Amino acid sequence: MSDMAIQDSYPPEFAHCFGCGPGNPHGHHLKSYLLGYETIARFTPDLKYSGGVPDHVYGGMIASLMDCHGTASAAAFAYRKDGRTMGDGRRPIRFVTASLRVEFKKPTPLGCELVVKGQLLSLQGRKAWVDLKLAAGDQVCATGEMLAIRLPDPVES
Ligand SMILES: CCCCCCCCCCCC(=O)SCCNC(=O)CCNC(=O)[C@H](O)C(C)(C)COP(=O)(O)OP(=O)(O)OC[C@H]1O[C@@H](n2cnc3c(N)ncnc32)[C@H](O)[C@@H]1OP(=O)(O)O
Repeated sequence: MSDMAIQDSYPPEFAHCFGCGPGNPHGHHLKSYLLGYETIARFTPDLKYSGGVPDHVYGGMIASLMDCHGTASAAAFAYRKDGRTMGDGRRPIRFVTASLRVEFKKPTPLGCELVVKGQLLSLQGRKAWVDLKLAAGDQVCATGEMLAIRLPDPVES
């Protein structure tokens, strides 16, 4: 596993994301890592992120974790495809979420560590499809599929 979180390679101007930006003092600071051919992030939601049932995680939090982990995963997979290293000093590869489908399979318990994993389904041009799974222990509680779009490099003036 790379020691560097994917989000730690984001330059300061792209580090404001509430879910994962290292530069947002109020955010969740989700950190995703490339581990072989998949990505992984670990996160324990604060007890205030309760869903309708006190012991269950709010669905928006689950989608938020997938949102940030999915775009970070897309970037990591694109770096690998391009033969680049994250934080290599060149223009960063940036993806944003175009669509995210989440399926809530089981209630997600609050108060324990959640593990989010991502796998690349397809990378075609600017489009990356990422498969996502969120688990508590051995139980997969939610699955997701993201279409992430690579932002074009800014045009030099
Ligand atoms: C390292 C630093 C990181 C730093 C970055 C860190 C970011 C952390 C992000 C965390 C996650 C977020 O919250 S992201 C925030 C939430 N997401 C957003 O705000 C995105 C809002 N949407 C947009 O800005 C735009 O729609 C884009 C960028 C997604 C696409 O616009 P565009 O650049 O003009 O490109 P466009 O031609 O429309 O689309 C390109 C291709 O994708 C397809 N496409 C576009 N949207 C969709 C869609 N919803 N469903 C299906 N297909 C779609 C098009 O048909 C086209 O296919 P083809 O014709 O080529 O075949």
